[in-house]
Amino acid sequence: MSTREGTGIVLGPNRYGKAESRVVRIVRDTTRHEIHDLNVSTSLYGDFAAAHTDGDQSQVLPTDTQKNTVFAFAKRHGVASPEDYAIALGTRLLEATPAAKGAVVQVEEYAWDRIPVNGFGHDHAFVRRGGEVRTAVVEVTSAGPSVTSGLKDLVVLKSTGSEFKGFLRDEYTTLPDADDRILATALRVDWHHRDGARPDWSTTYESVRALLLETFATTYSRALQETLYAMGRAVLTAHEDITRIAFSAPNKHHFLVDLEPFGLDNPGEVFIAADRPYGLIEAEVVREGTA
Ligand SMILES: O=c1[nH]c(=O)c2[nH]c(=O)[nH]c2[nH]1
Repeated sequence: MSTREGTGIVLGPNRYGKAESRVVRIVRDTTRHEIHDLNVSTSLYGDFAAAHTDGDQSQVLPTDTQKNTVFAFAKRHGVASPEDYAIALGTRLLEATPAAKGAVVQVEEYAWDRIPVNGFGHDHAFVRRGGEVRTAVVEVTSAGPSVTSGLKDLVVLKSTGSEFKGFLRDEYTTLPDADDRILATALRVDWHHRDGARPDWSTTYESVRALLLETFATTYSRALQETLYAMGRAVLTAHEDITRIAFSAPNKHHFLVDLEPFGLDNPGEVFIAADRPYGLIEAEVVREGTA
């Protein structure tokens, strides 16, 4: 332990690293993509006293470098299992940092299922396992109940089949055209039933959910706006008793990581999943002439 002479105050246990790098690795060797969605935190411990007591960074591998290694190893090593990936990453960080006695790598993996279309899992459209919430809001007056059903936190992603280009540009626009991007959102959807309708609510819920997912999976997307409109049309077409449907959809941006400085190419394989800010796309699809 280092001590400041005469004060009796010393540096205690310490470690440092980069927390919560959100790595999305798409395996796209064939048209049937795989997705690995990780939250990775790294931490080094050892003799880093000088950084605290003397402001000496000579033994400090920057947390920024740790983050770069997280993404580079998602490409170089792959992330077939969190354990193998974490062992490879931890070993590398330890080797790269002479003062480190150990490297701790924590990995959380979020599970995705393929969206079912005609009984088969889609090649490149996925839904996050668990987490979604079914909702209902009912207003009762003397005229009877008015029912709005819905869901929130239905997280979906397609790893291809999405573009965004041809948009308005001004002097503050830096976004490049995207011909092939990840499209991901956490859907909040509310659909309103015609007054007096008494469908089997749960059957309708399952049907609407399936239509939303199928349409998301099978519709080529030129913008999240177009995808929402397509999903709304599919639901209103199939369900006469639904008069309108409202969407609130955060555009969960996935940015391609530049791995060139590390001698690695990245043809749509390694992404950083940003949590904020996010685009928020909201739209209703309504049946003409109904409340
Ligand atoms: O689907 C999209 N819609 C937008 O309005 C938009 N704006 C943006 O920057 N990216 C996107 N993506």
